[in-house]
Amino acid sequence: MLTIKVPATSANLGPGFDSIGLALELYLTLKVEGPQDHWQIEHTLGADVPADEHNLILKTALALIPDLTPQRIKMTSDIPLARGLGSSSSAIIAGIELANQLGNLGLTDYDKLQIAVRLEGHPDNVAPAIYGGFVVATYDDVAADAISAPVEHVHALTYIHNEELLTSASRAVLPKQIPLAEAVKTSSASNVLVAAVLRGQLDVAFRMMERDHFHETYRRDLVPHLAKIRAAAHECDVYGTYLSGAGPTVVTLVSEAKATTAFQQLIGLDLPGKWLNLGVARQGMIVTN
Ligand SMILES: Nc1ncnc2c1ncn2[C@@H]1O[C@H](COP(=O)(O)OP(=O)(O)OP(=O)(O)O)[C@@H](O)[C@H]1O
Ligand SMILES: N[C@@H](CCO)C(=O)O
Repeated sequence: MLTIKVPATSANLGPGFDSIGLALELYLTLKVEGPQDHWQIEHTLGADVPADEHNLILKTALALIPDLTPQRIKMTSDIPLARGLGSSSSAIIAGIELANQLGNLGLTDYDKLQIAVRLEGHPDNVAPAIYGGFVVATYDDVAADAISAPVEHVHALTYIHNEELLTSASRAVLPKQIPLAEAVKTSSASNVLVAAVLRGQLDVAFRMMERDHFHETYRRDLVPHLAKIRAAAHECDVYGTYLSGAGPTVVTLVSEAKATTAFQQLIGLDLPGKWLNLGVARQGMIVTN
């Protein structure tokens, strides 16, 4: 049975806005049970997510190959919707792979990235969902490019807020322009973040995560818990805290060795959401037949 497994993704890492993303060990899984006379996708994501060809996964696949034979599919997903953990990206990637497998398209990861980024608009969720690990990507509205690097022995202490925050609403509060000085501070911090990850200097890398001026400042009223978690995390022995994608999820990165202690300290915060202690997914999408 064709099985497609796609990791959750946490985008931005602060100054890496719309460019950097991390694949996490939280998954959407599709099991293709076989052909039938109509499309059907069984899931437990609620009535707002269609169970027929209007489902984003199937819409994505049918946009690539309109005459695919309808299938009975079972989807399970631990990736919460509208929480900044790449749920829609995981669905898009799963849909591209469904068409790739059923239609024998022979798509490369680069091909899948080009298709996905046009649907998502920015590469920092779809790229790590494809490649896994720590991914740095760019998209100039023509082509996308991405480089993946392993990030070992790092955990993501993930606070999933109890209320949704749509990416569209979170992007609506961002300015069209920012002062050059702010842009240089942020882009240079992102440069050091990437270079430090590649050199294994994770303390330097993730200190840069808290130097964003592209988006977190403007979003702070939408995610008041970000400042609270960041302040508490500064009292723990962690790398740093950032707004996961467009939020409302907040991620604190910590070394594997210190993850349990830091997690126990952070879950004591008086917040209404839930906490997960997640590993970084070394691999992106996994397909088994
Ligand atoms: N696992 C899924 N299966 C099918 N459709 C999905 C899934 N996740 C998201 N979608 C579709 O995508 C739409 C947008 O989802 P969501 O709000 O999660 O995306 P987002 O805000 O862009 O990103 P994020 O999930 O990272 O916050 C949903 O309304 C739903 O129709
Ligand atoms: N970089 C995007 C991520 C969306 O998941 C944003 O912050 O709006």
